[in-house]
Amino acid sequence: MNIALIAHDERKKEIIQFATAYTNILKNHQLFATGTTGKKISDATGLPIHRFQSGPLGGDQQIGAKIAEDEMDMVIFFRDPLTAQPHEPDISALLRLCDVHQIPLATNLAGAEILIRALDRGDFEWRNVIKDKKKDQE
Ligand SMILES: O=C(CO)COP(=O)(O)O
Repeated sequence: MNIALIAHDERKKEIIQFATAYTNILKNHQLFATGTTGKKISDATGLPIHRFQSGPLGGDQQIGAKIAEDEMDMVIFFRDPLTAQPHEPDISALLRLCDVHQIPLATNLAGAEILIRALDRGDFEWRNVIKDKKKDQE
């Protein structure tokens, strides 16, 4: 599965702890991230991560584009709900696209743990069914 990992600055420590704790699951998937988040996670865990631009420079929009193309299967986005972000419209757009395209989304650690365990159990295999169906229609 293609998984996007994103965290605002106040939540970066938390996403590194999350990625470290679940490295054994994450290593079986293709990982994507906004610039700084991706660098910090790969430095801490050694996981290979495709890095987009930093969030304020367009990284959220790049991940949004992947969702619009149905190329992202899960989004884990540790948002900072207490600090205004200069790129708030990009963040809202990304969350909106998850809803438009029915992409599993967690915006905090508690939700992320549920999603990652469900992923490991195979609960998201329906994503492959949808993708296969789309391929057949092309
Ligand atoms: O701002 C972000 C998400 O909105 C995250 O960007 P960075 O990972 O580059 O800090």
